[in-house]
Amino acid sequence: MGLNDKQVNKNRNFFQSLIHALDGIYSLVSTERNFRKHISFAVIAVIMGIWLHLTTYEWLWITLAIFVVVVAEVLNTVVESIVDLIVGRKYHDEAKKAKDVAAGGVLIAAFFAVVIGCLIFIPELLQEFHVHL
Ligand SMILES: Nc1ncnc2c1ncn2[C@@H]1O[C@H](COP(=O)(O)OP(=O)(O)OP(=O)(O)O)[C@@H](O)[C@H]1O
Repeated sequence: MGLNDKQVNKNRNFFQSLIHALDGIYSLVSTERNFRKHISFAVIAVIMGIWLHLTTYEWLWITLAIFVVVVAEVLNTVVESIVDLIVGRKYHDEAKKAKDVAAGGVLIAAFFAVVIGCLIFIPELLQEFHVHL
């Protein structure tokens, strides 16, 4: 098992499924620069959340924002791989559409995360630094 195995038949058990799912996450982290950037922002948000003692309700929104971006990145990577598998290095209008729409999905998810981050962190930071508007 592992990234270099040549298995094409169904996974035999849960352990094998888990190993391949972890291979997928490893591949995502090691090959997708934008995914690593988003994870860095997520780590910064979590550190700030701990520092600012967010409430459970605020953590729910931050967690949702992080997972929405992660899921969008996963789908974007899947679309890119499938398109490359089908059309290879050849230009195709539908390939462009599929990749651009998938990238647009990531942008929308990232925008959602920025809105959530601003709504939660700006009031908390103002309070932390005793700024009254
Ligand atoms: N086969 C193709 N036919 C037409 N356009 C393509 C094709 N492959 C890529 N493109 C165009 O090039 C862009 C970049 O494609 P690429 O596969 O390099 O994505 P990427 O740089 O990994 O994207 P991301 O920044 O979302 O990770 C796509 O958004 C699309 O507009």
